[in-house]
Amino acid sequence: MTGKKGGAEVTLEEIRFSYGEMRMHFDLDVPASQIAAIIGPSGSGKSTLLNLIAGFEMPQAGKVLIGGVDVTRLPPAERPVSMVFQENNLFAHLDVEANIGLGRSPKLKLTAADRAAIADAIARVGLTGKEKRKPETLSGGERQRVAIARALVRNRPVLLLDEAFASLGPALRVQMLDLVKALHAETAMTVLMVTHHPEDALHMDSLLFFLENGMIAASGNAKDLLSETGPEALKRYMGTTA
Ligand SMILES: Nc1ncnc2c1ncn2[C@@H]1O[C@H](COP(=O)(O)OP(=O)(O)OP(=O)(O)O)[C@@H](O)[C@H]1O
Repeated sequence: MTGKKGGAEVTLEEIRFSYGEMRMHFDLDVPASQIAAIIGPSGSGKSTLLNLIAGFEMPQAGKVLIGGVDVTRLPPAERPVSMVFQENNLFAHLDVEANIGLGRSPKLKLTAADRAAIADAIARVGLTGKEKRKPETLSGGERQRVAIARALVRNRPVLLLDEAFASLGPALRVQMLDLVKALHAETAMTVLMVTHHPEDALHMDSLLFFLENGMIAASGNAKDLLSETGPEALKRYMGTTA
């Protein structure tokens, strides 16, 4: 669990996917160990994009490559990714330790090395002393820390965050972004995060992918895209043009 592990490049090649009338078409490349924010209006396809990478949805055409390997037909468990959702990441009947342990072993058959990794992850996300707590006794921020710790013990090179901090207040959201930043600095994992807050991308000094109607309408460095010289579509979304 310690030291730089490195992330994996994430590539979507000519991906086609549709839900009824809603057609999506994604071409995207996130270099290894980068942080990328995905923003866009509600219904533009942000969650679908992450689900295609994680394997919860299968494209009708195109390829998903992770670390240069074609994972398009692999089930989620076999892909080198972890995903954290906005809610419902935890099992209510299991304590913090066990919820995190599931990231190591779905049947919670934990070795000494697993237990050490879990303790390490608990310390890294600042939950030491809360190992035996049940999710209902934790705050929203603490619950998301547990979910992140579980992703950490999975030790996968790609972390997907689907509005993982959306239900938290602004100060806590920034705290969680800082946690991800610190973990990223340690592990060099590739991070793709869906957010409704463009300022999150600036905070993370990340790449930015702006989605509109199931397509990537703009991409680049967040600082450039969100500047005055950024694309009109993004300005409209931000409400900075009439
Ligand atoms: N399971 C589903 N069945 C049918 N249509 C779906 C399903 N999931 C999503 N959609 C539709 O696909 C489109 C993209 O949805 P998606 O959840 O990816 O958007 P989003 O950008 O993440 O939205 P939000 O910001 O509101 O979460 C929307 O039009 C949505 O209604």
